[in-house]
Amino acid sequence: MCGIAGIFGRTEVAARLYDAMTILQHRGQDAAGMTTLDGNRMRSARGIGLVRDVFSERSVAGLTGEIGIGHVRYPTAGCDRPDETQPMYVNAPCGIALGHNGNLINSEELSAELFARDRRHINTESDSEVLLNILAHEVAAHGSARITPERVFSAVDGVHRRCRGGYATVALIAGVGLLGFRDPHGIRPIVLGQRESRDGREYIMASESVVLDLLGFDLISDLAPGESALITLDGELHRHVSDQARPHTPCLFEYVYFARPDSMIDDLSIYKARLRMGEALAEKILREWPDHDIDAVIPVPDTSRTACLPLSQMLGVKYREGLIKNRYIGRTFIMPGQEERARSVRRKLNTISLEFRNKNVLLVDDSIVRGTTSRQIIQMAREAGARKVYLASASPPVRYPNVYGIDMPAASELVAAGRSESEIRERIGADRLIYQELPDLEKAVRGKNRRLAGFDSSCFSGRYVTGLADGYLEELEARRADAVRQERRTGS
Ligand SMILES: O=P(O)(O)OC[C@H]1O[C@H](OP(=O)(O)OP(=O)(O)O)[C@H](O)[C@@H]1O
Ligand SMILES: NC(=O)CC[C@H](N)C(=O)O
Ligand SMILES: [Mg+2]
Repeated sequence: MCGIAGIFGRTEVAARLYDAMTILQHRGQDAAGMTTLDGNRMRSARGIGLVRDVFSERSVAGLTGEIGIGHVRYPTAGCDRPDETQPMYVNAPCGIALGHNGNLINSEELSAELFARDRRHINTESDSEVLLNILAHEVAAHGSARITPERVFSAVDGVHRRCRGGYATVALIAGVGLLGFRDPHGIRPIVLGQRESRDGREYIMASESVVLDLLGFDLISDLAPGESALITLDGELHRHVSDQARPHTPCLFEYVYFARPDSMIDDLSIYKARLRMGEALAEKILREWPDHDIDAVIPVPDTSRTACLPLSQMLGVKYREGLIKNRYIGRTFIMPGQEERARSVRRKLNTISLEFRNKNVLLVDDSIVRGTTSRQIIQMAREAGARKVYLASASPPVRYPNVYGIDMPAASELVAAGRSESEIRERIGADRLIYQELPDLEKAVRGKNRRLAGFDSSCFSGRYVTGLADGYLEELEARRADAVRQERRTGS
């Protein structure tokens, strides 16, 4: 997952974009970048690492201009090389810089098409470079005179016609303004906000609403599926919904794991969704295991904490902080290689043994993906003296790859793929394993919302809202499985 933000300001924006990127750091830890527009000049700084490592005070000061975009990256295509960091830039038909969250599922075909038909050269394996070039080609193709908002919107409609997958993007167009757009299914999130300043109205677009809260902007709305918003250089906001828009199905995994609990996505509070996930899971435990012998309920920090508290209350069992997290180690799931992920869990989490000694504990996590975390914490719980170690997951078994911007490309790496719950339990070493049911999860996330058509829950259900070309998943696995990437890195 990546994080994106764009600000149309009335004063310099680089420092605020830096803050926005830091607020979105949980969405991508591999690389960060910013591009600003100062008159007709685009200024850019990008690099590998966390926001605080990539930028210095000096480099931020060099990003002059009152309009800009920023990106934090967690790759789902290509690799972690500096030339694949974002925002990316093209100079024809005018300067365009773009930051992308998501993943295209037809980027190979598009790349070939761009070369053969549109005479555009793609230099990396990044699908975001493909997306940017399709946008640039469509802007060029829709008239030759001045680039009006109508022309930009026709170009984005062209993007929706050609690109398939999940995408939320922010872009700077030289001489035009700040553009944001969302894929036709609304899979990836993006919100639009505004604030009144002494010098006039300012606008922001960002992956999550928490950025608006912290930078002092008011939420206008999420972008709808297939919607674009353009703030032209004269400060006017223009909005347009493409005729390519489809029923709205946002990514369910955002609510389970990715987004911060203090964000709202598509009018749904992530925090409340997670509280309800905990309640639903407690109901299932009470239904299927009324005579349970759990002595303590322990969250796996950080993300599962919100769901864990109501779960313990409903079970009537003590909530205990038995696992302590080192706050200086990032999220392990979004680390690039399996070796690093496995090493990090142990460095990141430690037990408070008195919470485990001679007790039957229920560990609660938001999700079990590769099983890296669960295997290790169950072992740690045993070493700390637990009598029985049970595990509950606030989401169902992750059995299928994600192809819309979350880097789980290979079914073979998912601990639940092709396995029954008892086989998974055995594999991770738990005494009992309880998973949330998918309909319960969807109900918990949706709350009272009747507007959403549903969710992209493909990693749980294997149903992909865009449809997939035959052989796509096999080809993706062959290209992006951990072992394949590791081989490429070491050149062996
Ligand atoms: O089965 P796995 O492959 O281990 O993946 C699932 C785990 O990864 C995530 O935690 P992460 O450490 O990334 O972040 P968190 O601190 O926000 O929970 C998630 O919350 C689970 O704990
Ligand atoms: N996680 C994401 O949103 C990734 C964006 C893009 N596909 C990249 O690999 O850079
Ligand atoms: Mg976790």
